Amino acid sequence: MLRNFCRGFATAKKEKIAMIGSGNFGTALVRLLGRNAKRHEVFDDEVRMYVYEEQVDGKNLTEIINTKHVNVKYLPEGPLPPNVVAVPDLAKAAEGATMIVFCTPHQFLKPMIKTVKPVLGPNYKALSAVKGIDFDDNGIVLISDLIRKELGCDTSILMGANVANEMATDSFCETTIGYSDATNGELFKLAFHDPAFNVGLVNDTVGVELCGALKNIVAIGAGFCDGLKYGGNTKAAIIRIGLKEMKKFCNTFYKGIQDDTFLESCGVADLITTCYGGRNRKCAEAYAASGGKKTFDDIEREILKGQKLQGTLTAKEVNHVLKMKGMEAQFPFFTQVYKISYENAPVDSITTTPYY
Ligand SMILES: NC(=O)c1ccc[n+]([C@@H]2O[C@H](COP(=O)([O-])OP(=O)(O)OC[C@H]3O[C@@H](n4cnc5c(N)ncnc54)[C@H](O)[C@@H]3O)[C@@H](O)[C@H]2O)c1
Ligand SMILES: O=P(O)(O)OC[C@H](O)CO
Repeated sequence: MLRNFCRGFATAKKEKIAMIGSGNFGTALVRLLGRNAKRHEVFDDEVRMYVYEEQVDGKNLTEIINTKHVNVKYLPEGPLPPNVVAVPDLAKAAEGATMIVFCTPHQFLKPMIKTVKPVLGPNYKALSAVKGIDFDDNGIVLISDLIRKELGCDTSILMGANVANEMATDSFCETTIGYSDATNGELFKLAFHDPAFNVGLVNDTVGVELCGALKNIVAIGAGFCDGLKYGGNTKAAIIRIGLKEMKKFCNTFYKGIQDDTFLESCGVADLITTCYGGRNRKCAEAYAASGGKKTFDDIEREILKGQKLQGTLTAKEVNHVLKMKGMEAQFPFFTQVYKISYENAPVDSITTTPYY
């Protein structure tokens, strides 16, 4: 299938890929994009990566990336192919791109979409690897809807059990691309698929995206359990309760999400890896272990060193929507994670709250 697909594209104009984001995961993904841009005729060799410029040891991070071919700040273990070019100017990074990939912490995304719009190439399509949600006066707004609305293009979603630090050493993992347009889904699969990164395709963009966003709230709950030194049975219970609420949230607010999506890498597999090896878990563990003495902001700064925590913010955004709809009581787990994170509720209420 992929071979025929490449043949079909061989005579067409080459697809030009840009990565908007250069944090921990953005860098892990651009390694694959760089490799595949070289591997497949259909892609232009050069992959530009937008870097939010900063100084590292007195030098611009872009300069270090472009000379040493490694993002020393956000993914030091993962060398980058030299055809990945770091660009500090967002419009220049996106100029002429026909495949635009967004992978930034979700709180920074909105203004970036506006900036790239006027410079994109012909027939562009987007993919979002951003985990989070937004909201307006009517309720939830998907991150991909922000992109679709602003860019007016088809937008695929990539979410999966993909802890970036593990990807940096090419340990095998899987991911899920949710697509609406099958041709674009295949094209993005070709751009990311690698022996160490098996891409599954699912015709369910909303299910894939919400799984990726909501699992970060569950990871915070799992981290609280670890900080309180609870055992595996307790964490498994929290993961199960969290998964049920993820599914209920999806089916309450959206129609047509497939049950099978929860069994893909973006569903149960991402939930497992994030609740054992992720940053959200780690920060929530530290919060619980500090006995409420440290704030999440302090912990994010101390532990993540510039990387960004998404789960607490997502818990707040989900809570905003639930409050607006008068539905907090129907989602007691999400509500409790929010109350512990933002309203000083005792951390052990993560297990004493009646969830049934
Ligand atoms: N890290 C992972 O293992 C992982 C895995 C899967 C998905 N994700 C998701 O990928 C998305 C991106 O996460 P990440 O890990 O690549 O990033 P990260 O958490 O490492 O974030 C840091 C990035 O944000 C940039 N930044 C800081 N302040 C900024 C500002 N004011 N404006 C714009 N950019 C700014 C930094 O320069 C850096 O590139 C998130 O939604 C995350 O949930 C992460
Ligand atoms: O490190 P986290 O908690 O942001 O989670 C990492 C990824 O989302 C796992 O796929």
